[in-house]
Amino acid sequence: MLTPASVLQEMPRPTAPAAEMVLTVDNVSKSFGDNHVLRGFSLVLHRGENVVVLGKSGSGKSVLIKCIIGLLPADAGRIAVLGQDVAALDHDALDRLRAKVGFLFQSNALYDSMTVRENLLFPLRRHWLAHGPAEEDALVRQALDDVDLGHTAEMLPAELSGGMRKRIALARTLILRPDIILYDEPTTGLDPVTAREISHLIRDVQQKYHTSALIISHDMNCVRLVADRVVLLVDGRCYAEGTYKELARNSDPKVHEFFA
Ligand SMILES: Nc1ncnc2c1ncn2[C@@H]1O[C@H](COP(=O)(O)OP(=O)(O)OP(=O)(O)O)[C@@H](O)[C@H]1O
Repeated sequence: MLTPASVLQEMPRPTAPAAEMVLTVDNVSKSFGDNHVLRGFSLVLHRGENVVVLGKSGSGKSVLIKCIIGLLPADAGRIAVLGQDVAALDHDALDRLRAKVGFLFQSNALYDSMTVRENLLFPLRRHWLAHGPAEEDALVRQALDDVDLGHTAEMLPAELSGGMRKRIALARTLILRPDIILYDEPTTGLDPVTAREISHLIRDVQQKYHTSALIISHDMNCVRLVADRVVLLVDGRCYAEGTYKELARNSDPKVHEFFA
């Protein structure tokens, strides 16, 4: 029997399930002597979401990322990655967690003496994630196809352009099928056209693999293209957050100066 429309209107509507939180930074502080870099900073990243952390040079963005991946201990507060409290993990547990968190370094951190293929095999073998040469081949091929560089497997990093090296570094991150990718200034040093291509690639990866990403960037074009949400790090705290459009309309001088 059909439910009358008048009854339907009175029934509570099912609410959309809240997206899973894959990263929470809760009230984190970090100082170096008298230099109080993070002062109760908080942030949440949901599954499938791209969040950009925007902050001036020296505001603590890299320190934040290092605290997230356990390279630096936070002085106070709590960081949970994929439900695990980073401060409570021993070396092995932290290593296993890092296999699920891809990190794209500003420098790309490729091994110059290794071919592209060897660079991609390195994290696979380190984390014992491939079983035999056939599976390794398939994973390398897929990762290179994901970044449109299928023909570069036997080349050396020095033979590639800056944009291609960035793509290979991303392929090396993707090969581990991370749940979260941390991007450190992904477009720095690239020309505007290549920078835009990398920004689109970050979006493509998000859509294809439903990965979550925390992205540090000064490049406002990149921020506009990749961010579902932007978090502004000022004076060690989350000063403002919202979509790019929301923040771009914000007249607060400390927000506005990023968009001027
Ligand atoms: N290991 C460390 N020991 C002492 N001070 C540090 C250390 N790492 C970072 N700092 C200090 O923390 C502050 C924030 O540095 P951080 O590298 O996080 O800035 P940033 O926002 O990433 O800057 P940029 O955009 O220029 O890369 C700086 O004053 C820096 O000198």
